[in-house]
Amino acid sequence: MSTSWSERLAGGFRRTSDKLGENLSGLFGKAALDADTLDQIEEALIASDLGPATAAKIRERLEGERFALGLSELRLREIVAEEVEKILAPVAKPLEIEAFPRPQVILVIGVNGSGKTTTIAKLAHLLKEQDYEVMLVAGDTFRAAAIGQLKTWAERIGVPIISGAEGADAAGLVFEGVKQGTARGTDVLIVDTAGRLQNKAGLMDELAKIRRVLGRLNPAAPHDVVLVLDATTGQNALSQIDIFGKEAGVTGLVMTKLDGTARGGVLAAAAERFGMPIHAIGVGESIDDLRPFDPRELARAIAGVEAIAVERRK
Ligand SMILES: Nc1nc2c(ncn2[C@@H]2O[C@H](COP(=O)(O)OP(=O)(O)OP(=O)(O)O)[C@@H](O)[C@H]2O)c(=O)[nH]1
Repeated sequence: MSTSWSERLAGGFRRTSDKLGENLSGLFGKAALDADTLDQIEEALIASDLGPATAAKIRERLEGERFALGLSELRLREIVAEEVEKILAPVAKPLEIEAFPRPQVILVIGVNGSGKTTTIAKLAHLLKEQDYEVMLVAGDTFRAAAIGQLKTWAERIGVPIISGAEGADAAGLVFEGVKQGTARGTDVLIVDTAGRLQNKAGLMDELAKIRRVLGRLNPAAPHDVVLVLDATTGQNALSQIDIFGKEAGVTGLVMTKLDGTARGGVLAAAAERFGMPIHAIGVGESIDDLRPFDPRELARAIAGVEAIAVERRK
């Protein structure tokens, strides 16, 4: 990956890494890393959304290393990056298109405003660029605006879409999607679903119905259930994994809006607490802004290693 992308990523995570710096300020360069200072560092890491287990591991590392000349900011950030990378590496898992018979059915779930529609568009675009035949299903039929938005994206990207009127039966649209997809040789069917959190039971019923219909056509479908999370909501994103993870049978995550938020550390907390695969991250509003989940790059961006190094070169 090009340097410019690394720099862009560092820029996107600037607020996250700045917050880490703020939380840690005053703790660098101390001659002795006594228990008090270590406590403060650990607290600062937790306040930066990194998650308690990651913070404890970093503390352990610091205890184990000798800092005769005091701990420099860069060194501390490097250690943070190394430990965050260890937490992120096991959950990095790209979405793989491998289902036979086709189409592979990807259900996309997430609360309103999480970036679900945009993520579907970005994913469809990415897969199309890889020469997959993609079709969308506008299964969020509770809001006419959601249907219209997805149709606009489909047109822009140049992929077919199955949609109905507001209030149409989502499971029926999914059925139609699989039928048409099978006939046309579609590789991937991406299904938007309703995102109303205030009515969890209704949402679960809807998903269960979609599953039943899919199961009749292909027992392996849905092949993926992707939960889209808005990183800017921090701890709230974590509780959504908690709520939806098991009940909705989530198989992987996409974290959006990681550009310009100070809550980027939440990626590490999610990985640490749930160990659920993370497929990709959203780093902007345009169609190209879905990036694969690269643990090393992300860990360095979260810790602000690149940002500090660039500053030093100035
Ligand atoms: N900065 C930034 N904005 C994003 C990203 N992903 C989505 N957005 C924006 O977030 C807003 C909500 O995104 P949608 O895709 O409409 O979200 P949704 O979850 O489908 O929400 P509803 O349309 O309300 O159901 C839009 O303004 C998007 O442009 C991202 O990665 N970064």
